[in-house]
Amino acid sequence: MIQVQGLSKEYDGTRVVDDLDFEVRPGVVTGFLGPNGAGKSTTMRMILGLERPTAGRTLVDGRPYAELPDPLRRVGALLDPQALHGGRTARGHLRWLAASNALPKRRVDEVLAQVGLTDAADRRIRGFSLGMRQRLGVAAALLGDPPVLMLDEPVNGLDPEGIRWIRTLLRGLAAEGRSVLVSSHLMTEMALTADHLVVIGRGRLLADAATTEFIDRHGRTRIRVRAVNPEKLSALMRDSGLDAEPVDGGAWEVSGAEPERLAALAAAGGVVLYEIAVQQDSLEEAFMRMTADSVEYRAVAA
Ligand SMILES: Nc1ncnc2c1ncn2[C@@H]1O[C@H](COP(=O)(O)OP(=O)(O)OP(=O)(O)O)[C@@H](O)[C@H]1O
Repeated sequence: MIQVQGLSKEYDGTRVVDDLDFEVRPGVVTGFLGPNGAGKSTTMRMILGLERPTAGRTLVDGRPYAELPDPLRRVGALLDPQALHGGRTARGHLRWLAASNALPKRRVDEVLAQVGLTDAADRRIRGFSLGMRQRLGVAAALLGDPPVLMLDEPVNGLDPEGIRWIRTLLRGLAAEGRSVLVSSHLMTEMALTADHLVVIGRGRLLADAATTEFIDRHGRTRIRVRAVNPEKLSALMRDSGLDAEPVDGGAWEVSGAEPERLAALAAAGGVVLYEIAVQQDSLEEAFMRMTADSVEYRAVAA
């Protein structure tokens, strides 16, 4: 379990993390979302004791990171995959980590296999692609078999097979009862991976909710409907005060009505429907709507 309590961070008087409170619970994957510059990496660095908070604190299994007896056995982290010693081999890097943290040497080959790097184990890291570095970073995070995992943008640089692999791995680790915090900008991926979301914007907590609840609350639900006679359907909906918008192929999108009401209305008016479907916004759409006011860097149309 990770606990973030009243956490704030200022750089030169600018507050980049602002009074954050949240928990990362065991048994679920918690997605950490926010626009660029929202303060996700800074928060993760504070959890790992790499930055000192201006106020508040972070706890891993009830203790500040600096007080954990065997940190690599308590929390595994992937922060910056580029921050690796290029002259070492993958196996050499992991052996050095294992030795300096008193972890059993056999773990090195176990995690290399787990991340699919066995064949590249004796190659120098400087020749690794970004995706291979990500895999090596994940291997390092898993080395101490920790109950808590924290990964900053782990799918960055991975191909579709790699992305799917990370998803399966993280969900499996959570199913084993571990606490998993993962940040990503890939919303479709987060919707598939994370059970729970912590969303921040400009350093402040915007949402802390189950993924499905977040989409329900911040996304829109519309009904897509098509009729044999679209004009007649349109007139019926207009007379009933329904908010309907024409879309492609003679279909209409209706907000603020249940499918039952719409179907009953059409039946009563003698209109035959051949398509009626409830459409829910994706996580990406829900996220864009909710963070619209918190986006710091945005392209502006010329
Ligand atoms: N060492 C530092 N000194 C000064 N400002 C910093 C420092 N580290 C981060 N910041 C600033 O803090 C803010 C939050 O940055 P952070 O990297 O935590 O955001 P993020 O949510 O991880 O963003 P991204 O999604 O782009 O990775 C940014 O405005 C950044 O410029």
